Amino acid sequence: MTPFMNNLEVESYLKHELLRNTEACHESQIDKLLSWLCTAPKFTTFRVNTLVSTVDEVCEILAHHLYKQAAAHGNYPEIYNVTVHPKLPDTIVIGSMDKANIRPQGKEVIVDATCGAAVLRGAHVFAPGVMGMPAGIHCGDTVSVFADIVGQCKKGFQKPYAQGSRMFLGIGVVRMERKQLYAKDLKPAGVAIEMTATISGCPVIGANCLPSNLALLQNLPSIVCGHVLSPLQNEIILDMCAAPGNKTSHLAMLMGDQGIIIALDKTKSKVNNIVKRCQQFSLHSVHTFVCDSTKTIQKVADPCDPKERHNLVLQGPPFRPESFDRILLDAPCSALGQRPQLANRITVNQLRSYPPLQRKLFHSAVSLLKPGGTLVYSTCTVTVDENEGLVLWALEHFLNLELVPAEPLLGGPGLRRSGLTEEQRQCVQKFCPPIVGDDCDTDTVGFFIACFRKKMQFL
Ligand SMILES: C[S@@+](CC[C@H](N)C(=O)[O-])C[C@H]1O[C@@H](n2cnc3c(N)ncnc32)[C@H](O)[C@@H]1O
Repeated sequence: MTPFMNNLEVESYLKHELLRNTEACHESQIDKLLSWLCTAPKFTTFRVNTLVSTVDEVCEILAHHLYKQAAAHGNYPEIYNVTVHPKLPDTIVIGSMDKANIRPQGKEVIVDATCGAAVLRGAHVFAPGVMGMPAGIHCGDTVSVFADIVGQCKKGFQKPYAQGSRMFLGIGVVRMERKQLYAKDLKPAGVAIEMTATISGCPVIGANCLPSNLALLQNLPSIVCGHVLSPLQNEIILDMCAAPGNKTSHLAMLMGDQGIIIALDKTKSKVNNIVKRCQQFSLHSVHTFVCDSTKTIQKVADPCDPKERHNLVLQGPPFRPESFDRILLDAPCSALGQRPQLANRITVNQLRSYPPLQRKLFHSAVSLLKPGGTLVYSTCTVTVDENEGLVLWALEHFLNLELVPAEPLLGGPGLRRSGLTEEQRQCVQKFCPPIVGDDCDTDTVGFFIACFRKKMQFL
């Protein structure tokens, strides 16, 4: 099985792209990549709000919660390994259990592929994701949950779904019945099936596992990204594509909530999510604006007193060139690194649309960065054009930029023969096969991080 089982055009695009760029990359490695993308990472990571708690305290709360939950589900004594990451002092890692032997029980419920992927990462089933549920299921019943991996299941479907079209995910207890899910004019929300065990063995993380201001469920490479940017107290930071604000909130915590973070996103409803994320953690240093970040530069800018920089950026976009000490460009991307990919419907045209947008955003970033400043570019995808290709292009076009090691380096190097020199490959970090392993740094989502410094003086 591959995530592109219904999308051979994209699969062959990816194969062609990786093979063209890396003669050393054999087809078998690409198959390995595709099957890696189909499975869920074996580790769950939380980033702790270090402004209000310590990682040890949160570790203890999580471990206690998971122990109690396992006992309530009759899985006693089941103990998850909850530890602090050895190199990321604000990160908690929870290993999975071996649950490969779980078998279907009770009637079958079908959820859509997006919901199915979330379930394999440890989520409960939320009402909008439930596609098919047979009649006669009642609250409290134990059911088997399957994902629709062909995208053909109609909302409200009642019959058993064809074998080859579904994938078994795990077992759960029904909390919403058909009448609550499918009644006319109803937009149901909330948990429809409380998962008790999934084949991925990830801990099931419900809303009640922690007080919401203590920590955030976040993929490990996304946490690394904040540490690579490494913002300092009282600096002026720009987060160009910030919604829903997960990395923004990390940056604010790293700065002790002292300084200015300008968080932009082009969609208003998404900017509202950044605001909610900052309220969740009571952050005051973040200032949000709805804005197309390709159009953020003030055309005619009079010279200004550097002391005025604070007041000027707070007025919002457009900004004067060289306004920011550090910039995060967590770019919109094809998101192929999001594991597990159960059914991917991206088209080749969509894949091709990302690099031009990423370059436009990068142009703005370079202009807005002050000399000596740091720019971190990241994506949650695995294509060469959006990652190593972007770095190559940037180094060719911006002679005032230098590539610096994206430390702390937890991922592997950039792809061989992608055009990057050996030294440049070692500066970036890529979370993706062929570097795979059984630890939390390698068995994670696909991701890419590059770090640039703007030269102080460019002659
Ligand atoms: C990868 S997501 C960002 C995730 C975010 N950094 C986080 O960690 O929570 C990319 C975001 O870029 C936004 N976006 C896309 N094009 C944009 C543009 N031209 N200007 C600003 N934001 C844009 C999307 O709305 C999306 O929210």
